[in-house]
Amino acid sequence: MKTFAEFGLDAKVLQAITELGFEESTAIQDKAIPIALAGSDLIGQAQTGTGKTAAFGIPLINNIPTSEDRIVALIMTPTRELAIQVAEEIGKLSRFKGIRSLPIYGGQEIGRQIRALKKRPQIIIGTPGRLLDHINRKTIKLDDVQHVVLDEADEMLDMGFMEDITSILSLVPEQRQTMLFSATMPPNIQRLAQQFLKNPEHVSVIPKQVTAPTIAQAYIEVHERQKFDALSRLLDMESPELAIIFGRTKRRVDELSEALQKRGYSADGLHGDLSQNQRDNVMRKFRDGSIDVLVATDVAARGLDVSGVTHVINFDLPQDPESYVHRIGRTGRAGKEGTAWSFVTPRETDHLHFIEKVTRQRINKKPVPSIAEAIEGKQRITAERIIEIVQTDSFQEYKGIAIQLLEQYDSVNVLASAIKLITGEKKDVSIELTPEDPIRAKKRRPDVRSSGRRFTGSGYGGNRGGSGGGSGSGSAPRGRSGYGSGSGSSYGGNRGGSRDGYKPRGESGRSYENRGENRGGGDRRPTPKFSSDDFVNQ
Ligand SMILES: Nc1ncnc2c1ncn2[C@@H]1O[C@H](COP(=O)(O)OP(=O)(O)OP(=O)(O)O)[C@@H](O)[C@H]1O
Ligand SMILES: [Mg+2]
Repeated sequence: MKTFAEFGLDAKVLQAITELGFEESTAIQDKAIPIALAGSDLIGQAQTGTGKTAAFGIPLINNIPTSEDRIVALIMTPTRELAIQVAEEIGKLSRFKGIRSLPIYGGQEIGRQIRALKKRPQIIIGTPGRLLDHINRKTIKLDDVQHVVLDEADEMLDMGFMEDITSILSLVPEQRQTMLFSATMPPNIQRLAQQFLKNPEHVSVIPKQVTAPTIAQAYIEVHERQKFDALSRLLDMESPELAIIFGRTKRRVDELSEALQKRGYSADGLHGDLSQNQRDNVMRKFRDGSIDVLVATDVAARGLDVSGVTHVINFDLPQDPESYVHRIGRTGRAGKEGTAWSFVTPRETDHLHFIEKVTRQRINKKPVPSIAEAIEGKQRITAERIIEIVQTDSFQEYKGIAIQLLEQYDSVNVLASAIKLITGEKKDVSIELTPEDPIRAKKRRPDVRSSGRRFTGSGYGGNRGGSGGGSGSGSAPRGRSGYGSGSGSSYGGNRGGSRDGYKPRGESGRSYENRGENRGGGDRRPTPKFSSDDFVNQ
């Protein structure tokens, strides 16, 4: 690892990095920054939460002259939340240098964006659909763009953005730098890279394991109907600082967040059917801690970086191992520890093993938390909160009443009653969720298509050489052992292949349905159980 001073960056960029508290570069930054600074094209791959945003953001900001008043850099992201987040990080990094950047995404009032564009940002961060909209209205011109970044490129293609991206890139001058970040390198990404990148350098951090080593993973076997009670107990037992709970469908997310609220948790839901205003509100509340549980579809699986997320819970298993990796990657970021739990119905154990195989990571089974563990967890948190107040000495005005009480009652009884009061009793409302079908295990078919959906050696998988015992015997989910050394990491099946051809509906109806929850499984379900309303939008 290097210090950022060693890259020879502009002093103002360096100052911003210091301000952000980054001391050393991460592995991907180490490799990518010098190449990007030199202006070369690059393809980047690294684990979740390892600072890929800054890996392309720092060189961009460094290389753009302050005097520039045209759009010289374009960053594309698959989701709106990600566009906003990347814009924030770019904003922080360019604070002292004074580079102007602007997020452009669907769902936000276009007039507002047009007004903001008049301030002449040099960097635009956008989702492909809305970008194209502006290009067609001639409110965004790409004639002067010299740098393009495709973040989460594989996800953008999976969402059906191939055509939009191709149209956009064909309007950018050939003489430019293009950087592509992608978790996987399926053939459609390779084609995209071939078409739009010039002699790209492959920059990848080959991990020992696909998932970040700082994420402890466990699963609980539970029947569909018991999931909600298991979730309540798990939340009580673990008392996460911030948690993201993933559900399979929009309906699931709605029901689940409502049910959690009924039980007294501070939770809210995020999915593509909400208005952009609602989506922004939920994210804002989650980021500032006014809610501590975010229930989401896979729309939140990629790229989102919220500090303080200690837990990810897969209330429903994801269809793809890849999605599993990204979902749990919302915790354990930037070297912090995190815990990931997954609920697995008995019929889904094969699917779980498939996820283990692909991620080469043993996921330990844990029992459903008991009521006693749940209560104990809640009490522990109350005790911690009390001790915090004791230590900060911020209780003076309560001392009088405390003395009075202790004159009349036994001290242990008084304190126990106070703890009971603070801990509060969760409202024991009974909750009935609409059941979801179990995920079916994918058969790993060694056919041509599966080879495309491979966690490539340069990113996931590859030559990890099976370090680690893979015994998975530890009972705590802290186990870090690599999972076996197993066979190749190609993973199967039927995902992907047909998606490039998927064409998003035009303009107003631009709702990238079908994404997420059921992706890849579509053709295995002759009679889909979900209506299209259940699927995630962009
Ligand atoms: N050198 C660094 N030192 C400390 N923290 C860093 C450093 N670089 C980035 N970070 C922080 O790490 C967190 C994760 O970064 P980022 O979101 O860029 O990860 P990512 O690799 O893009 O992950 P994902 O694959 O999930 O999109 C951010 O909060 C970021 O500010
Ligand atoms: Mg990212």
